[in-house]
Amino acid sequence: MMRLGVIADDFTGATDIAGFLVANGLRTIQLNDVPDAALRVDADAVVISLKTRSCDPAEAVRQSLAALDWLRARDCRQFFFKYCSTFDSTPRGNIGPVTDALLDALGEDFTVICPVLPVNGRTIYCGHLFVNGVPLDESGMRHHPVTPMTDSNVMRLMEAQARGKAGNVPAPVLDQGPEAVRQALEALRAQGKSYAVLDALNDRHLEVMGQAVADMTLVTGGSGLADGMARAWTELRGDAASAAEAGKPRQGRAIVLSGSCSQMTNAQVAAYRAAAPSLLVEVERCIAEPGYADELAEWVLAQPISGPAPLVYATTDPEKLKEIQARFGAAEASEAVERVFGALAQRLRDAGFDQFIVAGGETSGVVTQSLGIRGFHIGPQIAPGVPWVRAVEAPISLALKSGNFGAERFFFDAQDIAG
Ligand SMILES: Nc1ncnc2c1ncn2[C@@H]1O[C@H](COP(=O)(O)OP(=O)(O)OP(=O)(O)O)[C@@H](O)[C@H]1O
Ligand SMILES: O=C(O)[C@@H](O)C(=O)CO
Repeated sequence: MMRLGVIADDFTGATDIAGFLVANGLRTIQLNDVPDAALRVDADAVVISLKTRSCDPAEAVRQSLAALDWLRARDCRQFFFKYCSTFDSTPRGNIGPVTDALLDALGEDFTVICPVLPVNGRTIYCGHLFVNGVPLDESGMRHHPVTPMTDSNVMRLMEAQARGKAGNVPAPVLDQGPEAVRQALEALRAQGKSYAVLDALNDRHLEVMGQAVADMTLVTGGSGLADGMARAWTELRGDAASAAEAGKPRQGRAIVLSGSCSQMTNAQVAAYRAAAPSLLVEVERCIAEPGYADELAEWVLAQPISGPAPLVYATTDPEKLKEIQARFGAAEASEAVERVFGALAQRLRDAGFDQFIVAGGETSGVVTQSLGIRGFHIGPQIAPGVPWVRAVEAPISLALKSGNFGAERFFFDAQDIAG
């Protein structure tokens, strides 16, 4: 029996949660997209990464249910729907519709909603989501290119896109321990609520909620919740270093590809550009010139092999992003940029690059898919929520960074760990 089956709505979200499971000593495999029915896996946890964060809600539901079927066929004890710790979604979804569909498929009527990761500054207080102490709707997320977040009340966000009603389990209840949380969950359910938004301010709260939801068939949230759950499974905990061994990067040739426009990625790109060769991706050329990726690849190949890896970035600040989106359309611009990053990654792989450091969840998804990578071993963490991973079927290592994760020197840190 597998302890946990995770359905993640994007690639970096998937590696984030997988990294925390491995750090707790759980043997974890990450699979990209729903695998073949025949695939056999031997692990304590399997994370299936989808690209369903911003697609059509019906498509997100279809893929999530297919992932659930695959996991159910492996006799999973518990299921986790992983979405972003900044609740990236719109009033159409996809967190609400997918949660409702998973509940229906499992014959359940209640779950928790917990997009938290205190170590990265994502906390919930009175049901309001904060990013480093700033309400979500006042954080950089209000400028997100695809899913701008303009409210911080998680109950309201959930109710706008889901079928049922949401209630809150406040921090003082978490302070009282797992039994008090279990009782609060029961009380919300008795009131006819379908979703309990759990407050979480610190690691102790994660441990408490991890114990409180130990018997819940479906849970949903960020990797802080998974960290708390995994800490409670003392019977499974192995040695974290040996759990990470299979995913350690080998020495090779690295490239940094940055398609995230988050505040943190902007800072990381600025810090890295000061010391490394860098080239800006021009959106107009992504849209208009089919051969543009070849030109970018030529530039990369012309950079010195020694020293910091070259950086190719579309990362831009909120003001310029707005101008670009007004000029070309948000969807068209982002799709064109993603397409170019995908094509560039393929060209570089063919030219011998084997370490891809990628910023941005959607961008990571496109790069991974275009490299034809179907599964990863999870390696050591570069920053909380960002492990190195190694493809199961090819000698390629990747560091897939969520937009807002990592410290300012993240791109250097990744290369330092890779040696
Ligand atoms: N200069 C740009 N103009 C328009 N769109 C851009 C530009 N740069 C990047 N994009 C698009 O913005 C989107 C950024 O999403 P992505 O998920 O990669 O980063 P993120 O949202 O910061 O990361 P995460 O999802 O991990 O929080 C991508 O679709 C990318 O192609
Ligand atoms: O939870 C997070 O913040 C990240 O794992 C993520 O999902 C970003 O894509």
